[in-house]
Amino acid sequence: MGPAVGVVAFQGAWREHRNTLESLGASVRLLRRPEDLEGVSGVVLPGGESTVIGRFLEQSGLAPALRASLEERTALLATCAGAILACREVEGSPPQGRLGLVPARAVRNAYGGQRESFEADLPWEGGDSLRGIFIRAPRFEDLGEGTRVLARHRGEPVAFLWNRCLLCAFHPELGEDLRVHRRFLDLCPS
Ligand SMILES: NC(=O)CC[C@H](N)C(=O)O
Repeated sequence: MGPAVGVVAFQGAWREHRNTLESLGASVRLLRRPEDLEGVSGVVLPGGESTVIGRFLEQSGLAPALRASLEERTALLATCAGAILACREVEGSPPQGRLGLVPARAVRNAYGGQRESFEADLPWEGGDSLRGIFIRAPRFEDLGEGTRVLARHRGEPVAFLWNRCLLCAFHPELGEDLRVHRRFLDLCPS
């Protein structure tokens, strides 16, 4: 049996994350209230619309609970809108409804709107490429101390690690490659 992981399930691509994690043997719990966090060793904050997910995080009380559990021990996989919510700073956005933990700045929609969505081959951790799917993706800037870049697109970081947090500008849950989710499961404390 793999680790128990929670997927924040308010809006966005949470079903795809759940399916991918279950295919890797994780036992998945959907997170909508603070008490749902009990016993999970990793959390996925999916892509979608960061302002909407952020509002739900605040209203449900999950934001402070999640922040506390991430500071303590839980691993995080945050993709696209989820990664925006995880960053300490977001260009042009007020701080409400964000976890604001990871030392980096996210610039929303930095690669263009929905119609500028694209796919790119990204060498993953210096090895074989994986296919990244970018949909209104953020750009990460000013990565702080303790961060480690896992993938770049045209020289810019599009996936990076900080402590047990893995942030990704693209959507690994929409592709076939399981390496990002595997990497996240490896970060989950047993
Ligand atoms: N695919 C996505 O998650 C897009 C994120 C969206 N641009 C936002 O700012 O919330």
